[in-house]
This record gives sequence, C-alpha cells and structure tokens, in this order.
Amino acid sequence: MATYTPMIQQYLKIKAEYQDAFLFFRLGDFYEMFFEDAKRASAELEITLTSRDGGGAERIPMCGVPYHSAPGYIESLIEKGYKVAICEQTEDPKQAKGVVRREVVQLITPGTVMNGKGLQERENNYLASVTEFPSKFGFAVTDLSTGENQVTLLNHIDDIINEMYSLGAKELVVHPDFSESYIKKIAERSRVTVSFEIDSGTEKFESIINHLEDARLKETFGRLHNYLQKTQKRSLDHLQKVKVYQLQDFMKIDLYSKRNLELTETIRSKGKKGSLLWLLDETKTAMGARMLKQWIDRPLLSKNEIESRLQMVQSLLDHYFEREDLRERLKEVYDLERLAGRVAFGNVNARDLIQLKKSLQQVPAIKEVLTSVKHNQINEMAEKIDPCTELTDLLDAALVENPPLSIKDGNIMKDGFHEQLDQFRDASRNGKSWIAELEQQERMRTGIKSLKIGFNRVFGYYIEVTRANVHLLEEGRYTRKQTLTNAERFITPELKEKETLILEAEEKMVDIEYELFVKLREQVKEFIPRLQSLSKCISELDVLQCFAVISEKRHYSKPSFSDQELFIKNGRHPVVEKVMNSQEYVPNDCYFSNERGMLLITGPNMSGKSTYMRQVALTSILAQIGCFVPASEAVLPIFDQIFTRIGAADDLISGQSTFMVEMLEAKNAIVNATDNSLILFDEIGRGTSTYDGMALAQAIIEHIHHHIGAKTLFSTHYHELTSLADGLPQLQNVHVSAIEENGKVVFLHKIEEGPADKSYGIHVAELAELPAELIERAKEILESLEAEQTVKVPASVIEKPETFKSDEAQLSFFNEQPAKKESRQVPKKDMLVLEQLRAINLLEMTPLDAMNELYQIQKKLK
Ligand SMILES: Nc1ncnc2c1ncn2[C@@H]1O[C@H](COP(=O)(O)OP(=O)(O)OP(=O)(O)O)[C@@H](O)[C@H]1O
Repeated sequence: MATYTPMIQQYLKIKAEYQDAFLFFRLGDFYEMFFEDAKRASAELEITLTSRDGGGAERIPMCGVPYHSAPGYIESLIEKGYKVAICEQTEDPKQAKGVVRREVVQLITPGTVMNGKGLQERENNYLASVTEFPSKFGFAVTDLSTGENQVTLLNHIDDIINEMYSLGAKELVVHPDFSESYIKKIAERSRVTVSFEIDSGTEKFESIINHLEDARLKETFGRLHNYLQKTQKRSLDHLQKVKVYQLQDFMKIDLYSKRNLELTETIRSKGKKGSLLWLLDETKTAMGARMLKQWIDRPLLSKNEIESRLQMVQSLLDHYFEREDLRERLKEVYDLERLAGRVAFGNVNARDLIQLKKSLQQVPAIKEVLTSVKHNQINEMAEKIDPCTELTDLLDAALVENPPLSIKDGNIMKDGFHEQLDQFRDASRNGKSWIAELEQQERMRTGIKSLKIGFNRVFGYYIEVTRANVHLLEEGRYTRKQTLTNAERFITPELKEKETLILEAEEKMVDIEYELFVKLREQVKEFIPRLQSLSKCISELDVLQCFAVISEKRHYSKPSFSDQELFIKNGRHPVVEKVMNSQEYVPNDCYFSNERGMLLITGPNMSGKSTYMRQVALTSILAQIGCFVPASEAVLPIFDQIFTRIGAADDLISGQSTFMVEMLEAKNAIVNATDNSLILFDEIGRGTSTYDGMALAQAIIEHIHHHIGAKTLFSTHYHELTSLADGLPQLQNVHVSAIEENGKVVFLHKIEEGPADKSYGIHVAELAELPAELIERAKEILESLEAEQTVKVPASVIEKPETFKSDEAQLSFFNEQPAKKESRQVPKKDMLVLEQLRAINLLEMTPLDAMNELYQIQKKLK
C-alpha cells in the first residue's frame, strides 16, 4: 500500500469499508472506479476499461463515468441488485493541503433507492430485515420513499419467503451470523440483495417504536433502522410510527397460490398485465395504486371490516356524479406520500412544492363531496381528512406558479412575500429599464440605429456597435471590452455604475431566494406527519372509488357472508372475462354447503376446469378485500386460507421436479388447511405414473374429506375417481360440458352435475393443429388401447347370481374361469370396481348381502 500514490491509498481505505458496493470515487467531473470494481463495472455497464499509474508495480485497472450521466449508470447497477457507494470530494480542491478530502455521502442499494427506474411510481419499494429468536423470527419492513414501517413475528422461514415475495422486497438486512441456509432459501424464491448489520440499538429513534411492547420487535426494527442511518447519512424524520401486524389477521395465501392465481403478476410474463391487480387498477393516484396492491396481498378476515369497505363501495357506486367529481379531483393529486419523504431528505424543488400546493387545493373539495354523500362511514372518512390549509396558503403566498427547476435560476418566490427581496427586485427591474433608456440615449448621441446594449455572464453589460460604425463613437467616452468579427463591444462609466447596482441586486436576490426556499422547505417539513395521514385517507378513498368503478363497469355484485354455505350465481373469472369478449364468457354457478363440501370436476381438456376453480378463489379474494364480485349473486364463507395446486410449476432452481413441487404444494395444503379453508387441486397426481397418481389423488380426496373438511375443488382426468362420490357423502361430481359436432369437439364451458364421459384429448391436439397423420395415428393407438384395456368378467358376475347354496358354491362361483362360461369385455378403466370385487370377502357375508354387493358392482359395470 505504501507504494501507491496518496490518492489511491485514500481510495483503498474508503473501499475497505464498502467491500460489497461499487465505489463511485469522485475525481473532478468524473466518478472513477479502480481495481476489481473497474473490471466488473466495465463489463456490467459496457464502458471502456482503461488503466492508470497508481504508484504500484503495475498499472491499476480503471473505468469511469461523467458525473452528470452517473444517475443512469447507478440505476442500472441497482436494477441488477448491486449497491453503489457515492464518494464525493468534501473540501474545495483549492483549499486542500495534499489529497482532497473525500467521504462516502450515500450508499444506494436496491432497498433504499429514492429515484429512477429502481423506484416504480405505483409500487412500494421495501427494505426488509429478519432476526432469528428462539422459535420465532422478527420481520420488519420499511419503504424509505414513503416512510412506512411494519414489523411482526413469524413462525416459519416459509412465512418470511411469502412475505418477501408479496411485498416485493428487494433487499434483506440480517445479522452477520444469520443462517446461511435461510438466506439461500429466501434468495431462491425472490431476487434479493443481502446486507449485514450488527447494531440493533434503538436509542436514536425511540419516538417511532416506543409503543412496541415486545423487545423482539424492537430489536428487529432496530437493525433495519441502524442500517438505514448508516447508509443514508441524512435525516430520516419522515419515518412513521412502526405498525405491528399479524399474519393471522389476514387471509393466508402462500407464495405458490399467489402465483397460481396470478394476483399481482402473471405466471408466464411475471408482469402485472393479465393479473388481478391489472384488472382492478382504476386508481387515479400512485398512492392509491400502491394501497390497492397491499389490499390484494392481504385480504381481510374480519367480517366487520370487510362489510365496512363493501358498504363504502356501494355508496360510491350509488353516487355517480359525486364519484366522477372525486375521480377528476384525485387525478390532480400528486404523490403526497413520496413527496413527504423527499421533503424529509431535503431534495424537493420548487416545482414539487407547486405540485404539492395544487394537490392540496383539491382536498377541501374532496372533503366537501364526501360530506355530501349520505353515508356514515364516508362522512367519517371526510372528517378524518385534514386539508392542511395553512400549508396551501403558505405555498401559495411564497411560490410563483411556474418556478424554474433550479433555485439558482431565481424568480421562485412571489412578489410581496419578502420585503427585502422585493427591494432588490425593484432595483434590478429599475436598472433594466434604465438600461433600455440608456440604449435609446446612446443611439441618439451616436446616431447609430443598430447600437444595442447587451449582457453576458463573462463580460457583463456592454454597448455593441458594428465595425463600420465604430468611427461614429465619441473618443475617450467608450472603453473597448471585446472584439467580435463584425462588431466591437464597449463600456462607459455610466453603464459600469448601473451594472454594479443591477448585478449586486441580482446576486442578493439569488441569495435571499435560496435562504427563503430552504426555510420554506423546513416549514413544509413540519407538515410531514399531517401529509402522511392525509395521503392514507386519499389512498383509501382512491382504492374504494376504484372498486366502485370496476363493479359498475363489469357488472359485479355485492357479496354477503355465511358460515354455512358458498353460493355463487353466474360467476365469472374476472380476468378471463375481461380479456375475452365478456359476451362470450359462459357464467357458472358454484354451490357448497356443510353437507356438500367437495367438488370433483371432470371434463375435457380445455373445457374450463382450471378457469372455473380459479374463479371461485378469485371471487372469495375480491370479496375479502372489500370489492364486489364477478357474479350476479354471491354468498360466501370468510376463508382463512386459500391453497392451490394448479399447473406445472417446475422449481429447477431449488432442484425440485414438477412432481415434487406438486407433492410439496399438496402437503402444504393438507398440513395447514382448516375447515374454513378453500383448496383448489387441479389434476393432482398427473405428474407421475397413472396408477401412482390415481392412488395418491384418491387418498388425498379421502384425507380432505375425512380429516380436514375444507371446501375443495378437485379437477381430474382420472374418470375412475368419479365413483368415489358413492362412498364419500361430501363429494359431488360435476363436469364441464362439451359436445361433438361433425367429429369436432365444441366446448360449452358450462358446469353440470355428474361426471364427464370423455376426455377429448385428441380433439384438443387436433385443435392445436398437430400434423393430421399424427392425429390419425393417435386415434388408431387409442382404439387399440381401448380394445386391449378390457378384461373378461364372468357372466355370473354380470348377471345377478341366484343365491349361494353353500360356501363351496360361492367359492366355485368366484373362482370360475371366464373362458368356461359366457363372459363380457369390461373396460379396464372399471378396474377399480373389479378390485373392489376382489376385495370383498364373500365368505364372511350372508348370501343376501353378498348378492346385494355384487348387484351394486354389476350396476357400476353397466
Ligand atoms: N366459462 C368460460 N367461458 C368461456 N370461455 C372459457 C370459460 N372457461 C374457460 N374458457 C376458455 O377455455 C380455455 C381453457 O380453460 P382451462 O384452462 O380452464 O381448461 P381446463 O379444462 O383446465 O384444461 P386442461 O384440462 O387442458 O388443463 C381458457 O383459456 C378460456 O379461454
């Protein structure tokens, strides 16, 4: 190290403290990176890698970006999950003795980014933290951009994985000793940057956590907060009182089910388009959009809270004109929540404050409209709205309507706001009109019509005359200042005197405006808590109006709740219905009761089994977030959990096969579901061999039936399973209908009672336009398989036996060789029935019972 130049030594010293970040080291107008950072950054950012002499034996790898274009490069690194430490020169190079002092002024990380692509306008940006305690995990999250903080205790690492996924947290802060295997598990499910923090002391921010009674919550949040303090190195005054939440207060939907149901992103594109969030998002503000996502992630369990939201939606639905008025006004409301964060950080500009003023100007009218709606809860909401009128008045008095972007450009403050500023402004304005007069006088004096007085930053004021007219100037009066190609510029003592006055006034104006603006920002800071509670009211209102709009536009109806049954009349899948022409969507009913808790759904491929199952789950979720539902009528239980096993979800990252994932998801449901839960199992068992799959499917159905009692929709292509309904009273067969017309299958998408008769797999392959000869071959194979798949059953089994005269007679009946007597071909798919036949120990039955048993079997075989 000793051989390196002092600047490189300084670099290495600072870099040692920021090992896991790219160090953007300010050198004049550039941020430079050296050594390994330079090699990696040049590859990640596609910038040229060079080298420089640093005093050591070898040249040092180096790359850099101009400081004015640095934000774009920083954004790309953050987007890729990296961290960037910004190291600035913190003393004037001219004053420096030796190497200029440099310090890291901010560490930008995926969870703390405050602008650019890393911070989506309509999404929260959460930074999370986990601390392990005996048998519990403390889990805390902060959205630095809005100041929102939450903390809870979780039981299992899977809960953390779920929360990280739902919240979309991009960064996780843990103690350096936190289990590596847990970190690995969390990182497998969602892309996350891991950061370490030892300190969990809470002395510095008692005010936002002193209401937390559990020391574990304090410690967990403490670690997060200390990390923020160290990385941000600026005021965190906007952080709100930490909210404690409990998972058990919300409907639990595990990570797989959230994905399967496409609540906030689709399975294929992982984007919002096509998800439930996309369908619902009629919010007018960014704050509302963020709250909508939070609501979708956490459907409620409290009937009162759900009813309260639904009633407000109903009321907004009934008041069309008021609602439209509200929507118009909400459109004008800026992101108050994030603005409050930027105010705390001291980086709002005058234009932001004008936006704030314009937003606040909408609030009294919003309040008034809400008061005029005849509905208690809406009126209560109106009462809670604090329009912060003093702030609106202050901003209105202080700022001009269209201020420039930078304070240094001046003319931000309104005339009349500050006496001294007005005086200097007068001096500057008078000076300018005097200059215009002087220009006239000089033209008269010299007779040069084209003479003009101008100004530039380097030479100040000047009198400009063309070369050809210079001889007309009175000698001794004009001092030459600058020579141009065709003109000369001069100054006179009078002009100099006015210039001094004007420039002095302008300089003072800029200084005063700057001071006034900083003071104004400080005054706005005082309003942060009020702005934050206002933004909560506005966001909530925005989501409720969005539900009302959707319900009206899509003809949804208000659900009611019952612990006895589920009844959905004319239910639709909200997203499929939107995507396809809603006229074409075939609505379906669904009915569950305490006596009929499970549906076994059969039907051809592509007939709509999965869609039907999903629509039941989505309807329940919509109801429990307080939105109307896509049905003409809906009576629903309040589900505590929803479990799904839909589609083939390989999990190659964690080395699990499709079938293993299928079984893990099934296990998750079986272990955790209660009789208040909803289970959707789509073709369980299809990931393995037919008999294994079928056996598992049957065992799962029986287990849910006997031991859980959760409302269950189970779709299958194993037609053999439909006979289970005979022995399981809760289980009902339904099928999605299809008909064959001219050899082609027509899907009716209608749910009907009873099992389906055919699978139409080959017809679907035909629809998918597989080569014709391949389809023909498949049909041939199917026919021969069907022929092979029959067994001969003795006629005596088929025909009702007379009676058994003796045990020997019964034995001989049962041992009879099919070939010896008349027999019948029975499809192998009825093998289950035959297996039942074999299982019956006729010897232990009375002849009459045995006869009945056989008669039942005979009926099934027919
Ligand atoms: N009720 C409906 N009305 C109109 N179209 C529907 C309806 N339900 C489903 N569909 C259409 O049918 C397509 C197939 O539906 P879905 O995936 O639910 O079938 P499936 O029976 O589960 O098929 P598979 O057994 O092959 O998985 C959907 O993409 C949709 O376009």
